[in-house]
Amino acid sequence: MSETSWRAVDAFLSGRLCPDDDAVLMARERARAAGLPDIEVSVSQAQLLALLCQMTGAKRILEFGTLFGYSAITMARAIGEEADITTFEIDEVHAKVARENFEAVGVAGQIELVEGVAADNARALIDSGAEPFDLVFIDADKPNNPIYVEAAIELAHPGTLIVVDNIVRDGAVIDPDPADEKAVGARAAVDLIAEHPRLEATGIQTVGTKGWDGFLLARVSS
Ligand SMILES: C[S@@+](CC[C@H](N)C(=O)[O-])C[C@H]1O[C@@H](n2cnc3c(N)ncnc32)[C@H](O)[C@@H]1O
Repeated sequence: MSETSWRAVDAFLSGRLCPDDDAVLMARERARAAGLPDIEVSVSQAQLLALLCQMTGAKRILEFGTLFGYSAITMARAIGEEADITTFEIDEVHAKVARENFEAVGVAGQIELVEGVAADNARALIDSGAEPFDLVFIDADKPNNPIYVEAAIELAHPGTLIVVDNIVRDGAVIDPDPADEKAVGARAAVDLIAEHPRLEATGIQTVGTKGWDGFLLARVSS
């Protein structure tokens, strides 16, 4: 099966199952106009995040990697008024566009964007004794995935869901010594989660509009 077919099937399924949201389309257009990269989650993955929030009743969300706010907006809209989302972003242009999008879409009151180095900001949250999060979405710089997973566990309660995106990387994750540092980060996240006594997890391989990749889904058990 060719990559063209994966993309066509993904477009068909998301077109049929994930209704267009004008607010989100506007946010994406604003990001493209500002020259932001096309690296947000796919429409199907965004819908999966929305469903995970709804199925688990998650309200407090921590996100590593905001970009223009697509995944954060999608989760905020899925949860509604009670959404309490903290999202980390290092790039000041991305942060500015995301903040504008949160205002434009009407979710600024539910999302706090914390600008700066995600690892430092996560440590600050831990040190401040922040309330645990119900769902953590890890989608920032991939080499730091192990740091983010460790931080997520420290900021979790039993039942917290941790989603780590982009862990297959065109299959590079099965290379025990990958050349690409992003694949090293993906592999390290798999190893850490596999061996962690407080986590039960699975890895889902995906093909679609974003090529061949996948994500890890882990639940904090205790
Ligand atoms: C893949 S994008 C996030 C996409 C977003 N989650 C979505 O699907 O809509 C990754 C983002 O992480 C940010 N980032 C990269 N390294 C970071 C770091 N060390 N701390 C915080 N943010 C970082 C990038 O600037 C980029 O905006």
